[in-house]
Amino acid sequence: MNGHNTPIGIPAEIRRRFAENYRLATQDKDRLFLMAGDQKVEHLNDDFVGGRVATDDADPEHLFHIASEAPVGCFATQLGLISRYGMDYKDIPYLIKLNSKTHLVRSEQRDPLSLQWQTMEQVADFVRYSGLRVVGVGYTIYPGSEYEAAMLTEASQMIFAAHQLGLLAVIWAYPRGKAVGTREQDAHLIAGAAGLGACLGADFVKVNPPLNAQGEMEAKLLGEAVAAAGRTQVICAGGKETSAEDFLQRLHDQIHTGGTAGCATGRNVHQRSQQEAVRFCQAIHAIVVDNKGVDDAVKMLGSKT
Ligand SMILES: O=P(O)(O)OC[C@H]1O[C@](O)(COP(=O)(O)O)[C@@H](O)[C@@H]1O
Repeated sequence: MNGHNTPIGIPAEIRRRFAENYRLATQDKDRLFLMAGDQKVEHLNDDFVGGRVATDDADPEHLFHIASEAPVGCFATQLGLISRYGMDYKDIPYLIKLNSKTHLVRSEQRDPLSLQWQTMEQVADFVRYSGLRVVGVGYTIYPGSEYEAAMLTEASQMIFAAHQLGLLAVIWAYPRGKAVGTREQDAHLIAGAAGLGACLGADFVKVNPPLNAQGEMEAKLLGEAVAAAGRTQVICAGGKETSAEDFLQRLHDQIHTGGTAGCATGRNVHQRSQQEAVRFCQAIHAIVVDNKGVDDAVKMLGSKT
């Protein structure tokens, strides 16, 4: 952990708590493996049943079961879900996702607006009374939405308050809305969103991986976003399920070619059965935290996954 990871302006005794939460979340390697479990709101039940989705995923407890057995740096989901399962999964490092919206209203119909659910005072009370290992909070902004001002204001207030509580702040930065149109995965726009995350004071900013002119993911296109984010570290969303090998290769390239500092993966983890999901997380951990190569990570998958 370098000296630039703890923001200035935090009381001394809180700096120690922040540093501890940062070390816990980044597993002492300055790399964040975030397991994203907020899709029960963002995609309702579309991500949890049907197709090749493991039947385990129908029950929200599957998310907690995975996070309790897998080497994730933190598990991000809504406070309400944590309040219903946390008593049985006390060892998971949690990141409370403070705003969410469903995908029922398409961004072609209305620009996205996702507002904060709990206040930071309520988060502070929850941390105090639950005794759970809450390491941070998260918030999604949609730069380009006609409602961006409301989300940017909420996000900046959340981040300031989080740091004053010794909590990490992760921003999901997804350019979206009529002003963005089909440019959601444009590398330059994603770099702008990453830089916006830095201006908000986020510790990590999560972006969708940029696509090249042929619509393919190209890790080196992440370079502009990583530079634009400066001391705020960039991580990529996992996207729809792909083969384990393809996912791990893409992740390795994002880190070693693109310069990202980890990953934030949801469907590619929780749509697998418990055993496969834990093994897959061990392979992700090998790449993100242990800096292993793709071949070593793939070997950890054992039989087909
Ligand atoms: O708004 P979108 O693009 O549908 O995706 C939002 C979802 O994608 C994520 O950012 C990452 O999840 P995946 O790894 O499953 O893509 C989730 O945290 C979030 O719920």
